Amino acid sequence: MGSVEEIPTVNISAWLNPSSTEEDRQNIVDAMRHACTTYGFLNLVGHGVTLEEQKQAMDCAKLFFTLSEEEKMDVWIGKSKGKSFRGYEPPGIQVHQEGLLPDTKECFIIGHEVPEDHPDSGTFSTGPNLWPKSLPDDKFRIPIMRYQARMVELVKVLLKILARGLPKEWNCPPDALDALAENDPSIPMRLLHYAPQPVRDERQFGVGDHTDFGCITILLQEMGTKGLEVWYPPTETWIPVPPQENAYVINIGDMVQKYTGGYYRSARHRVVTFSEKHRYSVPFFLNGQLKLKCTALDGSGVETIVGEHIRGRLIETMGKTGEKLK
Ligand SMILES: O=C(O)CCC(=O)C(=O)O
Ligand SMILES: [Fe+2]
Repeated sequence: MGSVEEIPTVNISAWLNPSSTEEDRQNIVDAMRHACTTYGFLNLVGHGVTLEEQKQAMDCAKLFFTLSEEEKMDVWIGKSKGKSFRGYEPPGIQVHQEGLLPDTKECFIIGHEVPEDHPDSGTFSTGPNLWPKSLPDDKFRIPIMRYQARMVELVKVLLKILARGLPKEWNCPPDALDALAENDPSIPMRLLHYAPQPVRDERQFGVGDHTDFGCITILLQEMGTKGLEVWYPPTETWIPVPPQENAYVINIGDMVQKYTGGYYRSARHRVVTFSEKHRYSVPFFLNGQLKLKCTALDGSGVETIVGEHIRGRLIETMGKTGEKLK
């Protein structure tokens, strides 16, 4: 097999158009199935999210990282309630593989807004968000929450398309994957900043080689940057995934891989830090409904509780910061 230069692009505009034919819809299902079984990665176009909405999210990321060290530490993840796991994660915390240095990335995590007095508040990935005092609501909190809601809508569409792409012999109904996004699922969104890394060290990455822990990731990358790469086993090469105008990178996470008995691939990927330039990105993660027990749809009987898998992976990779999750 020759080397692969890029991941596939899937256009879902016909899926979102009520007057499309069945054939148009089936073509989208087939394209998505091919991308997710072969690569676990794709560029998504025709998704309906406007450039203005994308820009607002990226602007929020850039705005957050104009804050001083003190302002960022005021919303430090260690201050979030119990195991709710949100707020600011400084650079140099997460380690994905033995032998790698901690990621250079710094990030701000925004989850589903759960009130302080909710009975589940403080359980894993559940609780109130931390909001920086110096950022006005209309410039930060409101647009970010609006964008997150938009991502929830989009991810529900992707679950429908993926469900229809499952093997016929499994006899799955069209709503087979819907439960992952029901009952206030865990939906952390990360505003990410990668500082320049002028000196190359082969153990150092923006984000080291990893798979995403949840169900589906919808990633917005800043145009004009580079660094994201996905591992492609057939050729044993890293395929660059550069940002494309008006396209999202979609990738399958561990939970969908587990739920589908490995049919859809949770692909390894990493961010090679750009040497001179800052890089911003905004991934939205559908972690899933935390209490849901997923029995693999391939009939193998393997069971995974969504929240337990994700919490475990964070404890393994987050060092001291992850201890609060135990
Ligand atoms: O910033 C990126 O482009 C990807 C980040 C990533 O892979 C992650 O946060 O899981
Ligand atoms: Fe990732």
